[in-house]
Amino acid sequence: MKKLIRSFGYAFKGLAYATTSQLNFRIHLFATALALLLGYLLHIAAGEWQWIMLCITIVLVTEIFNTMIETLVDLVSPDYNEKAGRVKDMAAGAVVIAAAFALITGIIIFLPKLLLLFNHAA
Ligand SMILES: Nc1ncnc2c1ncn2[C@@H]1O[C@H](COP(=O)(O)OP(=O)(O)OP(=O)(O)O)[C@@H](O)[C@H]1O
Repeated sequence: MKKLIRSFGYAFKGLAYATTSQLNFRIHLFATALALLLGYLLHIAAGEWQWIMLCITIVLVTEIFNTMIETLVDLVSPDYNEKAGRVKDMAAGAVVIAAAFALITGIIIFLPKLLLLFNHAA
């Protein structure tokens, strides 16, 4: 049991490092809070919550993998190396794909509800 608690401690230490060291991770956390707030205020359906939770998970996990890869590349290749640069570029590309998926999903779910709300208010 003690070992399990210690493992969670290390995991939270990793998450805290990602949050404090990476501006992009903090931006994704802000987007997460915004999506959760919008979902709550617009009363989205259970199926829509599942898509939002999937987007949040994919984006945050991809960003953490990107940070991991950057850290590892800096460790094994502190000097300029074309392959090291390519690895970092691909890791960043993965984040862009995840973020685009999340943005499109957010537009599909939230935009019609927001338009309806504004039309009613007008
Ligand atoms: N060792 C290296 N060799 C060659 N190119 C590199 C190397 N390190 C970084 N680069 C290039 O510079 C880009 C930015 O690298 P960097 O490590 O600064 O990433 P970053 O996304 O700016 O990181 P951070 O989020 O920590 O600011 C990489 O995507 C890569 O193209």
